[in-house]
Amino acid sequence: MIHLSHVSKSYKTSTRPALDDVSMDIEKGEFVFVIGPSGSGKSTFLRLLLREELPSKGELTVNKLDMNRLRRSKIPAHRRTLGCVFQDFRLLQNKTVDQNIAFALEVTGKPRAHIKKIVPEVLELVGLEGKSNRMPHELSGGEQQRVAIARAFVNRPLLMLADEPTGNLDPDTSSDIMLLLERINRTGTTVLMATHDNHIVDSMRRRVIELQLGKIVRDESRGVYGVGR
Ligand SMILES: Nc1ncnc2c1ncn2[C@@H]1O[C@H](COP(=O)(O)OP(=O)(O)OP(=O)(O)O)[C@@H](O)[C@H]1O
Repeated sequence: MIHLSHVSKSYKTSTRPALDDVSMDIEKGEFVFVIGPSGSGKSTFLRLLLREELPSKGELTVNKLDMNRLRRSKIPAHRRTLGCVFQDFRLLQNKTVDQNIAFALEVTGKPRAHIKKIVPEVLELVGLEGKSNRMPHELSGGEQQRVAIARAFVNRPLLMLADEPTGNLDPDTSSDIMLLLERINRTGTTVLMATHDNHIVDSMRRRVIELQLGKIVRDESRGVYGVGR
């Protein structure tokens, strides 16, 4: 699903590489936490997968596509195979819950009848049936994140990228969001989540990849947040 071989990424204005000789494989259906202190390279890693940045060195394959060879015209199709969720939800503020989700289907050219059928189904999946006509500002943070997850999932992505999805949520709401991501993972979607949330990582015991100064310092199949911390 994801293959990195000796990948480095250096930004022009930075003295040290943001990612430094990183190699790993992530298989279809895995649930992986990417952890590490601020500046360790987590966001850079996600940006490479989205093809927002190119590696400076090394091989990177995402869903069988070689990111170094991917033509510019093929980037949108590649991104449509990925679902993204962020700390700050990033909903369209002038659209209802329904419209936010429908929009993700419209931009991929899905027929109206399909959209009408799928939107309520995905709202039910995330536990928001009955809130379809609300505006984002009329929802709690946890509910907004559910909408964001529904929107990311509605096109059935092969890979779900979550960048600090619980960063703005209280512990109980965070646990609910994790249950939802687990449920999505059980449908076969690979989930890759960058996080600083030690409680979540410790309670889920999934694969943990730890970065420090752009290098992998730990890759454990049923890891915790901090060894001896
Ligand atoms: N666009 C950029 N231009 C120059 N340097 C950058 C850029 N983006 C990131 N960096 C640098 O690359 C390194 C890794 O940053 P990155 O954002 O990937 O870390 P991170 O682990 O996601 O941090 P955080 O947890 O704070 O989001 C840092 O030293 C950062 O300053």
